[in-house]
Amino acid sequence: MPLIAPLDAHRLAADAGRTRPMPARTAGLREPGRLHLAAPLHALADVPAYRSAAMDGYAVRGPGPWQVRGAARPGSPYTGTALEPGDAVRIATGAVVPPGADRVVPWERTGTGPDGTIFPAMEPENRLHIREPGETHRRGALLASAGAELSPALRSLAAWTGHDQVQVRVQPRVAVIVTGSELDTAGAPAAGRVRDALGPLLSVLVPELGGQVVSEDYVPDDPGALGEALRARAADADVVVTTGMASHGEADHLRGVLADLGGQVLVPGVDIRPGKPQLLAALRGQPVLAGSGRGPLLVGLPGNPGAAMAACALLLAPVLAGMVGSARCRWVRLMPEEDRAFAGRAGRRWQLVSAGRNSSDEAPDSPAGAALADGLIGTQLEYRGWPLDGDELVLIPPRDAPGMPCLRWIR
Ligand SMILES: Nc1nc2c(c(=O)[nH]1)N[C@H]1C(S)=C(S)[C@@H](COP(=O)(O)OP(=O)(O)OC[C@H]3O[C@@H](n4cnc5c(N)ncnc54)[C@H](O)[C@@H]3O)O[C@H]1N2
Ligand code: MOO
Repeated sequence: MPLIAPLDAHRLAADAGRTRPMPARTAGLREPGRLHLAAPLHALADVPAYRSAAMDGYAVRGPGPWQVRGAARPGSPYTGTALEPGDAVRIATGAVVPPGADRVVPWERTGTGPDGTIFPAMEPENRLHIREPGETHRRGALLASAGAELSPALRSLAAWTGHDQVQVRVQPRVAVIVTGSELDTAGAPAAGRVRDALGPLLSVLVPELGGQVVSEDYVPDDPGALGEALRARAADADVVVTTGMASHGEADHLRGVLADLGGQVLVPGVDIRPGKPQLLAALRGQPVLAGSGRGPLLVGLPGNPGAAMAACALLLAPVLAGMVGSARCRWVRLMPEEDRAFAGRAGRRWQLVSAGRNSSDEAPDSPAGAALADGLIGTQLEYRGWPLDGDELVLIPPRDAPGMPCLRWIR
């Protein structure tokens, strides 16, 4: 089995996803889930939409003193005639600035005479404390590019600038097939049995990566059962994720079944520990939703949960990101201090390790953890050799790849 370098595998997976773009649909701003823009998003309206006060105080004309002519509050503007020199209107932050006013004076910079006259109590400021229309966001301005995640902040910005709905990509439909005759799906495993760790992982990770789980099947270690499940689910999914049977043992039927179905292997295995037997293939068949005329993709996760997590990061995540047009899923350099700490763990092959954030004050019990504990990235890091919690995944290059930095996964 030829092994592909981890970053090449990631690139091949992202390319496979990008060539199967999901169609667009309309989404409301409150719709939960990890959604991605199908088109660039522009401001529909100026923010603010009108000349508005930036401070509580008085809208005035001229240098003062001023006579108060009325009041203006957000939603109830001053209705009198335009201010003349010496006029003031009591105004609240966000209210429409009355016509004729040349600035807003914060109340704490004014004094009030016995007859109610307002006068400046300090030197005038340079600032007018007036927000001009479109000063914060100009109508038509680009807010986010296609592929951007519809994050909480972007939803807020979209609403602020006048949107009720936006165009997003349909979330790729993901069919999960968990294989293994030894698996139990509840309780502590009996002798000779193994508790399924991957159904729960995928049910939460897939939506977090921008996909939607449309089915979850449990099949025994039997090529017929696997073939049947694959054929059935491939007809109704954009991505099929299998777990287990990915290696080359007697009970590992995935590759054989794939060949029988005419699947085209894109990534046969990855040079990484854990996760070597992970696999990416293109299935034949009718595209379901992906709007490219291509069939669904198959991501084969190894059965070992640590190896499965590695394959989620290196294959599944970039596939889903590519399908929704997101450029976010990638590997980025660590801080130099962090890089040194992790590089100290380099071995003969690429490794993926987990650096979960540890909220307790307990001292970490590994050298790398100790090196990182000293507030280097703000929180104490806990280092484990096996990437199971996956809060932070760090890719460590082999010792004989000088100059290649350690990389952190951004999902
Ligand atoms: N002769 C070789 N044997 C193995 C190789 C190899 O190169 N040559 N590679 C090893 C590596 S690396 C891995 S990783 C595993 C991957 O194996 P499979 O994907 O074929 O997975 P299984 O054999 O089905 O299971 C492996 C292991 O994981 C347990 N498992 C399976 N599914 C689950 C699940 N859903 N939840 C929890 N645990 C699961 C299963 O019981 C086995 O213990 O192959 C090595 N072998
Ligand atoms: O490397 Mo496996 O991928 O031994 O868990």
